Amino acid sequence: MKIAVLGTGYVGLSTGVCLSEIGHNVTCIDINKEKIKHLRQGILPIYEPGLEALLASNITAGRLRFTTDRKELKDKEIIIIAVGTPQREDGEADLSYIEQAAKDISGYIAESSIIVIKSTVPVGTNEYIKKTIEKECGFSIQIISNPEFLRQGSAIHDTMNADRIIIGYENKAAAMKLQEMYRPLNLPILLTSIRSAEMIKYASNAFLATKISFINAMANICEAVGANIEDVAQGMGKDKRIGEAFLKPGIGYGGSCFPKDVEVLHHTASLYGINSSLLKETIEINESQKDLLVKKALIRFGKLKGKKITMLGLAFKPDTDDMREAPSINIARSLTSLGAEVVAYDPAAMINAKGILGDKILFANSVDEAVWNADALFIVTEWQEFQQLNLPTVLKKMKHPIIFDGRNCFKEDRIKACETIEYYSIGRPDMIVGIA
Ligand SMILES: NC(=O)c1ccc[n+]([C@@H]2O[C@H](COP(=O)([O-])OP(=O)(O)OC[C@H]3O[C@@H](n4cnc5c(N)ncnc54)[C@H](O)[C@@H]3O)[C@@H](O)[C@H]2O)c1
Ligand SMILES: O=c1ccn([C@@H]2O[C@H](COP(=O)(O)OP(=O)(O)O[C@H]3O[C@H](CO)[C@@H](O)[C@H](O)[C@H]3O)[C@@H](O)[C@H]2O)c(=O)[nH]1
Repeated sequence: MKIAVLGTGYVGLSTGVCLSEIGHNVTCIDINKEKIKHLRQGILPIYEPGLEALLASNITAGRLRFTTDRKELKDKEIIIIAVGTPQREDGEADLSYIEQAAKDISGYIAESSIIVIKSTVPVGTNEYIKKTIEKECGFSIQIISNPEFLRQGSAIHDTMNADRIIIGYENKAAAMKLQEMYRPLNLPILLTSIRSAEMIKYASNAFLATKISFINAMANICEAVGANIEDVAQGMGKDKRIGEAFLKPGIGYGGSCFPKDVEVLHHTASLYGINSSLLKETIEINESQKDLLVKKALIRFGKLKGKKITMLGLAFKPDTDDMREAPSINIARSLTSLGAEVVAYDPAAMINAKGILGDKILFANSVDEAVWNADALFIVTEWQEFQQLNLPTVLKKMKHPIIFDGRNCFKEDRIKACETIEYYSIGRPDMIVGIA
């Protein structure tokens, strides 16, 4: 099939590459000339494991092309819109990019083209975008809501092995065409109304975010009563009705999706006069989790002025370079406002982090360089590299062997194996080894 994908961000690019991998003829279009220039050369604008190899092989096979030229839309059977829908200051979704994309394509689409909205958009937006395009192009079009559920860091795997594909439609023939596009993936497909499809995306993200805030709330109780949240989460997760996924306690969820989507859903509910205090609580718990490590350090040190604090991890999660809504930003800002000197290291997010925190903190080129002479080490993102650290070696390089672990990277036996360590984590008893 001849497919165009508008937007070559985390979603558009992963989608375009995967659709070409399953045999479709895909043209990816973006307004960012620099991005398109690099993509044509096989250079990725983002860090996403596995994407570069697939990008190269599909460009070589002639199934994947990149352009800024909208004239390329003319012969496309399916046009997928995957541009950003960030959050506005007032809590609403910023639809300006998708509105612009709708206007951009209007002059080039054929009556037979099916417009597929993959961007996450508030309920009713597909209908609004359909009207916007129809007003511009002067004929009626078919629109499909096809929300995306991939996670950054595992985008290829998630696209190729999605738990489900949601197709929100009003025209059966258009829905069947999209089913045909996805057929090679052999995945479960759920057909719904357009509004239900839009709502499925927000409800899914809100549920997962609430699950995280729930386990974080339990972690805080565990700390108070002397229980261990890791055991509690494992015990809960074994119940199939609860499930083991998304029960990892920590310093809060970040990224470009959960924070914005829960806020937008909360806002939508309030527009309709619906009580959504559950979502408000999810957001508030998440905000307070981001302060936990600094609070623990303040209890331990009294004050942080003049202390050298190392932060390992900056990205909002491992295996991505994305800093959007990363808890590391709040932590770094709190530490520096309290007078601490912060040195950070991240395997992939340093360039993006420098753009946000460059004037506040220092950046090291390796773990060794970052931890040297530190008064304390904060673990902020659970990169594999950090989970596999040789703790005794790291601790020897520090001024004081003190770790505040925001992602519970180390099990009890690894802490006990250290000669001297003070180890503070989330929802687990503090551990002090070898210090009188
Ligand atoms: N990032 C994720 O993991 C993820 C997962 C599921 C859903 N989503 C949703 O998917 C959408 C895209 O997210 P993202 O993270 O990929 O965004 P992104 O910011 O990484 O990329 C958006 C891209 O769209 C391009 N763009 C903007 N206007 C355009 C236009 N008129 N024509 C062509 N290109 C245009 C931008 O230049 C940019 O390259 C959002 O609605 C998001 O909520 C994101
Ligand atoms: O048990 C957990 C799981 C995740 N997180 C945090 O939650 C955030 C989001 O993680 P994850 O869901 O793995 O990454 P995203 O790439 O943001 O993916 C989410 O957001 C996407 C955009 O909507 C959806 O497509 C995905 O289905 C949804 O998982 C990160 O900060 C994680 O550290 C936890 O704290 N505990």
